[in-house]
Amino acid sequence: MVLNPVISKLAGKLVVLASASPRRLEILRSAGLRFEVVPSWFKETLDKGLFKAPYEYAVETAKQKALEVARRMPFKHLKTPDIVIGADTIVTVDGMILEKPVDKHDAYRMLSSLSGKEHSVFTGVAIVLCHEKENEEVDYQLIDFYEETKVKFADLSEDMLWEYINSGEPMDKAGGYGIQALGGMLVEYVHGDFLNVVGFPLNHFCKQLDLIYNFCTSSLKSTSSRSDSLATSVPTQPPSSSQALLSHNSSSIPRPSSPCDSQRLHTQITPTASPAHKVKREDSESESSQTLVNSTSKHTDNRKVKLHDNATLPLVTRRGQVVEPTRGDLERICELMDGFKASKALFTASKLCLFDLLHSRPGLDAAQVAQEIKASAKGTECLLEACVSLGLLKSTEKACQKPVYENADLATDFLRSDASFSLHGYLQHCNETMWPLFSHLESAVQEGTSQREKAFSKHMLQATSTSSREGKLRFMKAMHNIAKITGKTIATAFDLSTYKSACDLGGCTGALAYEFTEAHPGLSVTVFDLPAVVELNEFFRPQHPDNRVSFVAGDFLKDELPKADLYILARILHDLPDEKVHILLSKIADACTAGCGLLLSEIFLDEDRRGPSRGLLQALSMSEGKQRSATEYSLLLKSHGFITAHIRHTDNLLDAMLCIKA
Ligand SMILES: O=c1[nH]cc([C@@H]2O[C@H](COP(=O)(O)OP(=O)(O)OP(=O)(O)O)[C@@H](O)[C@H]2O)c(=O)[nH]1
Repeated sequence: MVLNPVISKLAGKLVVLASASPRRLEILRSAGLRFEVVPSWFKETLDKGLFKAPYEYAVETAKQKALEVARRMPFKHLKTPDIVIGADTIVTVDGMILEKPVDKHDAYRMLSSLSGKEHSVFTGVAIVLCHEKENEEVDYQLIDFYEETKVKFADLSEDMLWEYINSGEPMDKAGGYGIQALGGMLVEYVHGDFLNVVGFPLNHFCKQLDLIYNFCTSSLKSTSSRSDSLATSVPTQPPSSSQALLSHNSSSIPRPSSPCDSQRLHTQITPTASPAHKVKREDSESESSQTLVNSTSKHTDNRKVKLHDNATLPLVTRRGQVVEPTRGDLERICELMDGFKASKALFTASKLCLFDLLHSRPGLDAAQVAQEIKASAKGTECLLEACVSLGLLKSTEKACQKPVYENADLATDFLRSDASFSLHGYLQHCNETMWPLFSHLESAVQEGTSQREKAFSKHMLQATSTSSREGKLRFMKAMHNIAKITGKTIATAFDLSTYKSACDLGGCTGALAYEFTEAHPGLSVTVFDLPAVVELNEFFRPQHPDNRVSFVAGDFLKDELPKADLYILARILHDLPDEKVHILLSKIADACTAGCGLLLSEIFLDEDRRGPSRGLLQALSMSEGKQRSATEYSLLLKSHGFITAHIRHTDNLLDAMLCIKA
């Protein structure tokens, strides 16, 4: 069943949604459209000041998102889509453009600016039509438009605002609210297309498709058959007199476009050699397949068309009904099957310091990288290409030259060993310790015990064990990385102004303690950890250490705990067997007087234990401890006299809970 007959015009075409938004996927899927999802890597950083009107900004962003995917697919996915759809939703109020909030305070800023007022929601949409030419180049033709919906918010009290923000809903939504869910409660009225607010103006989109396929078909044909690669004329009449017809060179820097009507048609003819063909022809997997492809390149094309049509997928029986799995289903399965390869590629690149190298020397080609990391040319090339496909690196190919490589933002932010939020140490821990453990998962599950002894030879056991200096340092680096990334979120999760002294039990390098003193000017923090850990702390001392952080050596299961009015337990309990959990909590309870606090930070499992996967997968390492939900932690702490005051599910790697000694 399709909502609009025009959607059926796309049957048999490779339609790609260049968006990671689950709402857009759902809207288009519910309309009966068959498509693949390839999220865009375009960063939403256009200079808003350059646009005359806010919707121009949304349209340009949508355009760049779609074009990035249209250009990437022939190279990275080895197939050229027929149509790529990109969208961008923004909220405008009092002359400001609101996108997705970056944190809770940003969400507060946005929602309070919307309180009691009418605002506009604009979604810019870009449809890129790709035409493969016989000479293996690709022409792109662009149609874009926008839709405006007016929304009025009720007056929002501070309590309502914060309750809504703490629900976590605002974070991935333009303007900080989701009208389709809890955010609907904030809304007094909506004038215009509701789905436009949710992220995709379906009605306007269908009208555009209608225009494209019933109005412009002849122009599309003539465009795609043109041989001059930079033609700028548009061989069609505009769909309406209000439409501006523009030519646009795809290689130009994003720029404010001319007065933006609510729909526009561009001819954008940008030749790109399609490597999909080249790769198919050079495929040397077997002589016979090569011959087949070479000698019947026409068949290859037919096969491709068939592949785009879901009818070629195997049928499955679900609850007694024979159905076609979606391409998304298959992609998800492949992603899971290949997940281990992606992890190991990441660990290897990190271990070989590839991201450090390309940070200090961007623009190296594969041979130069191979020389620097002292690896084989073939292996390095494969690793570089795999990292590009995973979004960790970017490659640029200039005519007749070898591709050169640089870090993608993800690598710059998290994979360099000297990045502020580096995960380099944690990745080494995963590679050296978790990987061997998880390769014995079958026996771990069968026996229900840790597989350390099987996974590591005697020598390795020594090196990976925290009893060796090397193993200890690696583990400390891993914990340091996680503490740096999560520290600020945990330290600012609660109002701690009534506490003057805190003790971070098992606080390792002190990274978390420094975040606490930075966030709370009246607080001093003692880090309590094993003597061998405290001894190695010099490797992690910050450049300007805060003298409100001090280190005390001791064993929290045996020794007397330092006095404090707030105890911090971050990533400790999940790893301890029950008897040790009870010893530790009893010792903390004994050290506390009424009113003292206990701040616990862990991954909190969902109450129905269906997620998050990170917590549930972690449990498979079969350490002696266990993963718990917030309620389970609350009950555990209650049995030691602590009453839960606040729980925070954060967007970060760890959640937090503040309990008070009764
Ligand atoms: O009421 C609602 N308003 C908005 C949304 C969702 O908000 C985001 C808007 O962000 P953007 O357009 O930048 O799209 P992304 O999610 O980043 O995905 P892309 O990969 O396409 O950039 C969008 O997801 C809306 O659905 C909402 O849910 N309700």
